[in-house]
Amino acid sequence: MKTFEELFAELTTKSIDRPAGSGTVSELDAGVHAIGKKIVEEAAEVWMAAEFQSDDETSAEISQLLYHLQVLMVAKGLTLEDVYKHL
Ligand SMILES: N=c1c2ncn([C@@H]3O[C@H](COP(=O)(O)OP(=O)(O)OP(=O)(O)O)[C@@H](O)[C@H]3O)c2ncn1[C@@H]1O[C@H](COP(=O)(O)O)[C@@H](O)[C@H]1O
Repeated sequence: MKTFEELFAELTTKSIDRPAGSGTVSELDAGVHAIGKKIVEEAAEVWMAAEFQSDDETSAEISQLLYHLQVLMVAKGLTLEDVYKHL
């Protein structure tokens, strides 16, 4: 298990080190347009899971949405502070 902050640190490191086989590196290389499409797709899956699936399945979909949001943040060079200041 990892926290939101720990995942963001991991993805930031991957964007710099670019390890082979990293899905994050592939997604970053695909660009903001492709990442945005993943976010929309995952958001829809969160919505559907919340209405029709279990709490655990909904939680899993939410985790995937958070992951893709973080990839977009890394792609845009945004920090956690950039987002947190708006919360
Ligand atoms: N938390 C996640 C995570 N959540 C979602 N995903 C990606 O999102 C996909 C899920 O999307 P879908 O539900 O649409 O499933 P899918 O359609 O089969 O996936 P695709 O065909 O779109 O790849 C997964 O296949 C992963 O590619 C994630 N990929 C990575 N992480 C974590 O990110 C870190 C870095 O991962 P790597 O860069 O792969 O090393 C690790 O800690 C991972 O656990």
